[in-house]
Amino acid sequence: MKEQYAQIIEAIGEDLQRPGLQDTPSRAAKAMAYLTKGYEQTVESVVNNALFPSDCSEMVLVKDIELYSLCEHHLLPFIGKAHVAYIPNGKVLGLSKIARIVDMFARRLQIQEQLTVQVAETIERVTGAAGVGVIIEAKHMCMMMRGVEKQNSVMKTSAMLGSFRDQQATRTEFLSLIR
Ligand SMILES: Nc1nc2c(ncn2[C@@H]2O[C@H](COP(=O)(O)OP(=O)(O)OP(=O)(O)O)[C@@H](O)[C@H]2O)c(=O)[nH]1
Ligand SMILES: [Zn+2]
Repeated sequence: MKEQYAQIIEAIGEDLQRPGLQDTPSRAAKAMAYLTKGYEQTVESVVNNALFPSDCSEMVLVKDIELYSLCEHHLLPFIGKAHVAYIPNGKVLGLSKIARIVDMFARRLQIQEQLTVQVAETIERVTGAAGVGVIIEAKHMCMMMRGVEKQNSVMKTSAMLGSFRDQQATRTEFLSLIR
């Protein structure tokens, strides 16, 4: 990627030899590799078997998980937070793993809708939960810095699986807890 970033900088019309830019291609390549490191992770490596037997059948919620992703259309950041809840069904997931699952999918080229569904389906698959709810709210730099240039719009997406889809009371509890 270093070579390609050098080409981009030249295409912009900049002087690659000026001191401030000399190391930029390798820095930018390193940064991009970091921002997309989710491609090198798998659900299994991230969860690391941190699943614990439990007879808890009440809602578990982790809210305000900050996320940084890149939109797949412009490669510009979208930044926001995820709220993730599930109803355990025999086992609970290590708390940090919920945030790690969000990060793994966020650190890829994404659209917000797909990110939301991927997190929900993964929590459901890994835990066998009776229900999962995920809400993501984010601001997209491609809508702020360029294009339509709207500074205050926030995109909210949700994915509701199992009892979160079927039971109004569960969904209402989730929504009131994140408010
Ligand atoms: N649904 C969805 N759209 C997104 C997301 N991130 C960026 N986009 C949109 O992707 C669309 C791409 O539209 P195009 O018309 O192909 O590209 P563009 O000419 O750069 O569009 P503008 O942003 O309207 O200038 C834009 O409407 C973006 O706002 C996302 O996470 N979800
Ligand atoms: Zn975009």
